[in-house]
This record gives sequence, C-alpha cells and structure tokens, in this order.
Amino acid sequence: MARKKQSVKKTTSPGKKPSAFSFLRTRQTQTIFGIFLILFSLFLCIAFISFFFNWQEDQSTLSKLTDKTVRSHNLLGKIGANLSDFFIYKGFGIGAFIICFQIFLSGFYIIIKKNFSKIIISWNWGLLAMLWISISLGFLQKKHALLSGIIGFEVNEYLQTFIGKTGLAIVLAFFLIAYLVIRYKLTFDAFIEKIKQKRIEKEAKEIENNIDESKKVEDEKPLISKEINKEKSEFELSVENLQPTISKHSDVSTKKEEITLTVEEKLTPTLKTENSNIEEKEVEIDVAISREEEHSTENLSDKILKDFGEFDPTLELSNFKFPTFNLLKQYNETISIDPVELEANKDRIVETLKNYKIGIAEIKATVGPTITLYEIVPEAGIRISKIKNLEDDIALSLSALGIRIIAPIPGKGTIGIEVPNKKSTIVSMHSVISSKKFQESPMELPIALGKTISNETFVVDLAKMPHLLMAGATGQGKSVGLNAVLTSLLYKKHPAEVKFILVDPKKVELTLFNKIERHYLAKLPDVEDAIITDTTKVVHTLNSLCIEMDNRYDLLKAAMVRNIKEYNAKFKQRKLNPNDGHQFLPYIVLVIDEFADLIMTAGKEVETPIARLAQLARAIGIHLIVATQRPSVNVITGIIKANFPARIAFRVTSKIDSRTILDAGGADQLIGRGDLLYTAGNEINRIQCAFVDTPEVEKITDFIGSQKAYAEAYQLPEYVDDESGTSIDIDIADRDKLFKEAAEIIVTAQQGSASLLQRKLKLGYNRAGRLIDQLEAAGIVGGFEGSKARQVLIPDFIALEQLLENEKNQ
Ligand SMILES: Nc1ncnc2c1ncn2[C@@H]1O[C@H](COP(=O)(O)OP(=O)(O)OP(=O)(O)O)[C@@H](O)[C@H]1O
Repeated sequence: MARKKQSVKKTTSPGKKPSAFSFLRTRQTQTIFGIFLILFSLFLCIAFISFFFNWQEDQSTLSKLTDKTVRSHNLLGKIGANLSDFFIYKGFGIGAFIICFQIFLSGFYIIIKKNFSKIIISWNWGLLAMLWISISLGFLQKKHALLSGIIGFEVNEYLQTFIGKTGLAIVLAFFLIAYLVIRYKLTFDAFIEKIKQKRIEKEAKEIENNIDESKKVEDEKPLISKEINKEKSEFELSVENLQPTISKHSDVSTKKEEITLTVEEKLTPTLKTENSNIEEKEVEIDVAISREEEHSTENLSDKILKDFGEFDPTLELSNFKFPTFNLLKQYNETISIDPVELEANKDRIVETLKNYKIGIAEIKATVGPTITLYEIVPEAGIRISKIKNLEDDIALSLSALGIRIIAPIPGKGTIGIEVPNKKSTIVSMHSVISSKKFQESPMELPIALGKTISNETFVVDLAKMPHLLMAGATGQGKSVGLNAVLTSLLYKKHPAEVKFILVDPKKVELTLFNKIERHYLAKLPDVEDAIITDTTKVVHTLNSLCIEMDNRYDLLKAAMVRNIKEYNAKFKQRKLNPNDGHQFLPYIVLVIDEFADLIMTAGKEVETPIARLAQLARAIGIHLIVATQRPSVNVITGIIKANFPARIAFRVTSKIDSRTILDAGGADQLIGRGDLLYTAGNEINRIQCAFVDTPEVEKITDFIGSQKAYAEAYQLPEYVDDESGTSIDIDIADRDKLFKEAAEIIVTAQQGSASLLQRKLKLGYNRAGRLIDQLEAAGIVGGFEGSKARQVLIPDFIALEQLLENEKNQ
C-alpha cells in the first residue's frame, strides 16, 4: 500500500488578540500625553506666578467658581486662581513650584521614552524636596504664610511644640544634608577628591602660563638679537645663532622636567607612566576624576515585571465569572445505614466463608453511597490465596449483583467484600464540586470524579494521568462521567487556561458545549462547527494537534524549560518575549466520546496520531480523554493501551472486556449507574461517579455562554492533507490504480460504501473515500446520502465493462 504522503503546512499558533487598552502603550498616545503634561505644567506655573500678585484680590472669587459675573485677576482665570490657592496657599507655598517642575519633567520623560521607574523616583524626590522647602520657609519666617503654605506653617508649629526651635533646625539641616548625600552622592571622599582635582587643575594652569611666558620670551629674543646682529660679521652670526636654539631647547626641557615631577606627585599611578616621556602638549591633559558608574541591578525582564507586574492570561476576559454552585442540583445525600441489612449481609458472608472452611477473626463494614465494604480479617493460618481462588464461588454464594472481592486489600492485609446497598444514594455533582478537597486542590487540571466507598470526594489530576481511557457498556454512565470531567474543569479553569476539542460521532452527547465555543473550545481554522462529528475532520484535527504539539515543543526548547507549567510560569514572569513567538499556552483537552466508531472507520489514520499524542503530549499540556462502549481489543489496541495508564471502567458485560480495560476483572461485577473502577496504573479504586444531568450541563453552558467571550474559538494550526479534496472532477488518467477493482466490488455488492472497499481492499479510510469519489465522478455510484450507503447506478458487471469501454473510446 502506498505510503500516505502528508504535506504539513505549519502555521503559527494563534496569538492572543491585543487588549482593549493596548492603544495606551502606542508611541502616539504617549507623545500626546507627554505634550499635554508639559503644557499643563506651564499652565500651572503661570497660574502660580500670577497668584503671588493677585491672591488678595482673588480671595473673594475663589468660592464663586461657577458664577459667571465674578471675574478673577489671575492670568489663568478662576481655575488658575483656585488651583494656585489649593497648591500654594492651602498647600506648600513656594514649594508648590516643584509640582510644576515635576509635571514638566514627567511629560518630557514620557516623550523621550524614559523608564517609568525614573519618573516615579523623580516624583518621590520632588515631593520630599517640596515638603522640606515648605517646612523650612515656615520655620524661617512666619509673617508671610504664602511662602510656606498652610501645610508648611502647621507642620512647623506642630513639630516645634515637640522638639523646639533648635531641634527643628537640626532636623531640617539633617534632612538637607541627607538629601544632598543621597541624591547627589556628596560624600566626604568625593569632597576631598574635588579639592584634589581643583589643585591639579590650578597647577596645570600655572604650568601653561609658564610655557606661554617662555614662548613669549623666545618670540621676543630674535627681535632683540636682530638689532644686535646688525653690527656683527656673517661668521659670528651663524655661530651665535646656533647657541640660542640649543639654549632654548635645553631651557624648556629643564623647565618641563620640573613640571613633570610636580604633576607626577599628584596624579594617579596610571598617569605616571604616561608622563615619564611627557611632551609639552601632554601637560594640558585634562585630568577628570571618573565617578563611580551606576550599575543596574535588574535585567530587562525584571524591569518589565516591576513596571507592569506579572502577565495575567485572564486579562482579556477579566470579568469572567465561574459558574455558581446553585446551577447544580442538590440531592438528599445522607447515607442511611439499615442495621438489618448490614446484619443480614454479615451473616451471609460469615456463613458462605464457613462453607469453604474459612474462619473469620474480625469483620468491619464501611458504608458508601452505593456499596458497603465488608473488611474481613481471616483467622490465623488461612491463606489469602485460598480466598482469592474461591472468589467466584463466594460471589455466587452471596448471589448478589455487583459483589466484588478484593483479596487482599492493597496495603491492609485484609479481605474486602463489596456488597451493593439496597438503597443507593446519588452522588451529586454539587457535593463533589463544592467539597473543600476539590475547591482547594492545587492540581493543574483537577477532576472531581465522585465519591469513594468511604464517602470521600475523589479528586484526580488530569495533567498527571496524563491521558484517560473510559470504557463501559452502553447505558452504564459513560456520558455522565464525561460530563462530570468537563464540568469539573469548567468550575476550576478560566477560559484562558484550558481549551477543549470535542469529538462526538454520536452527534448528540456533547452538543450543549457548542454554547461555550468562543470561551473554551478549540477548532481548526475555517471549520464551522467546533464539535467534531465527522471522521475526516477528526483525522485532520488529530494531525493538526500533532503540529500544535511540535510547535509547542519548539517553544519549550527555545524557552529552555521542560514542561508547560515551567513555560507558562516563565512567560508570566515576562522572561519570554512575545515577539519571538512566545505566548501563554492553555492546556488542551481532547475528548473523544465514541472511539470505537473512529477506529472502525479510519483505523490507523486515527490510531497513529492518537498514539503519537499520547506518547509525547504530556509535557506540552495536551491531554486525551477517550471513551468507548466497545472495549474490545481491536478498539483498545495494544498501542493505545500502552499509552493510557489511567483508565475508568464502568460496568461491562464480560470479564474479558474488564481485562481489556483494566488488565483485571471486576468491571463486570459493577452495578452500573455510575459505579466505576478507576486505576492510574497501580491500585484499583471503586468510585461512585458524580451525577450531572443534561439540564445541569445546559445551565452551566448557558451561564458561561452568556458572558463576554473571545472573538473566536481557539485556533489550531492548519493541516493540509494531500489525499483529501474533491475528486468529482478527477481526470481518468488520475484515477487510483485500484479503481477498476473497486468498481467491480461495488457493483457486485450493489452497495456504495467506503468501508466495504476498506475491508475488501485493505485500504485506509482516505483512499477508500477517494475511490468512492472517483466512482461517483464516473457515474458508478450516486451522491453522498449521509449515513446511508450510496446508490449503485450500474446494475451488473456487463454494464460496468461497457461504461469503462465507452470512457476509453471518448
Ligand atoms: N453517576 C450516576 N449516578 C446515578 N445515575 C447515573 C449515573 N450515571 C448514569 N446514571 C444513570 O444511567 C443512565 C445512563 O447513563 P449514560 O447516558 O451516561 O450512559 P452511557 O454509558 O453514556 O450510555 P450510552 O453509551 O448509550 O450513551 C443515566 O440516564 C442515569 O439515569
């Protein structure tokens, strides 16, 4: 069989939509805001200055802000007068000008895109300085309250009553010094260093002057000598002329050496080596004492984290409300223990075991919602293997449906006999969802499955399982179980954190979840229905999930993390750049309601991607829940079983089925109606599944569906299948090699179905489907008729031969 060729078109995973407030972060908005602040600061400044000249006249207008007849003397009108009165007179006096300055600075910083933390720091310092100025002015003079403002005046008065005038002076001086030391790094060392530098500069200047002077002298020398030389002979001249040149050089070099020495004493060691062969020019070196560089203690991601806080994936639907408990029905769940029933069961157990010569030392009963567990401690010397061998006989003797013998109970060394209660109690979804165990669970994907025999809520983590296989005969509570799983996740996980892919070949079981499509569902692009009912689409979705898995692994690799939990934590900490394709990854839960149907129609095409996903997807947050009512080995194949360690078995009809699901008997002994066995690979727990009815699910989906949703369902990567596509216009030359054989089979059987071709020709679903399309194009079978087989338009072999012959001749 030709190997399936797939061209896989990778698309980037869907990115998050920009939030409604993202325009606030654009440069245009920031520039406009910055300019606004600068102009506002100027407005305030003019109003403040004007206030100092007009404040007395404007006193009476202050309270008449809305009165049109009253005019203010302030250059910026009544608003200016009121603001100035508030900040200067009632506030900080002259110090209030710092507010103008700070607003101006903030606007400027925003325009030049300075770090937000710089603005905050500058405001902190500005406000402190303003307070200090206000109090100091209040301290220095009390006549003009306008200089210090009421705050400065009052604080000053208040402090003076406690620490006196001198005390306050010391405190103010201390704060001034502290401000200078911290803000401008004015330490004692820096002060000494400054003095030293000043001295060096001074000396360097002196040297410069000396050189200049010596230059001047030399410049003048030739003029004088020229005069004298006039009376000297040529010979004499040349000899004498040499002398000054030599003396000039020696003169300067001796001077320079002196200079070098003095400088050397003062300069730092690095300069010493440079100055050893110093030339005239080098004296001019401007010695700048380097200040200690400021080091940033935080990296970029820390800075972003500090400025914007942790990334919140739920921000887009921040008002999302989780479904309330009252949407779930409450039942009377008090377990009534009938002492007569208990006693009768005990007697029957003791009697039966006695028949097999098994003595009982002790017996204890634990009453659960649907069954009671009788724990037996056999008499000394009785081998447990004996009881285990007699399991079936004992069950038969007790002659009640649903009896299961656990010999021994793991970790206890006792023998357990589970007997159904005559009156069972419904375990409501309400009781398990509202339980503390579920509500306070720290699990990633908690599922409240139901209650154990000891009436404890049983919560498991889907993320740890990591995939779940659910099987059980029809009508035993599988669909309710699936709904319980989905409901649990809806009550615990925000739409941003988990997405479901629902496959429902039965077309009716999961339709209610359509209402939450844009909140919780994921689907292929350009697909209308989020809930998948068609086998071809299932194959596409599974392959698309494989692409999503590969994409996610690439992201994990780039982020250097091992699993989705670490990845999302890193993303929330803003350590991963969204511009590099990183995004918050929701968990994806794929639910297949009827697996048998898929395996029967698509075989390997479904099995292979499922096995691949099951093997690899746990680390990247893709989890599978596969349910089937036909737990036979050709449905739950070895490869599937090997990758689904967590399994749930509802009641099945045979021990073989039980073994297929659980690798152990017991599921055939269940009583149905949500009675289930759960195993995660080790021990088997008997659980009564929580009951959630269709109206309850409807209420929950209505509640969620009525809330604000994302613009569309979560998009899975696109998957392009080479083998798909309409074949109606297929050329005769492009026909499948097996076309003739297929036509003969169809005509012989008079049944136009792809599955017939699959079986007879041992083909995959896709190839068989394509053959059917080609047969349709050739006019051998009729059009698609839903679940019914297509009509065969050729009555017999001879007619078929004729048709094919005619085609050739055309
Ligand atoms: N946990 C439960 N508690 C009480 N009753 C239950 C529970 N689960 C199922 N039932 C009862 O069993 C009936 C059948 O359940 P459900 O529809 O889930 O079966 P199913 O296995 O999905 O059947 P099918 O495969 O035909 O869809 C329910 O209508 C309900 O009355």
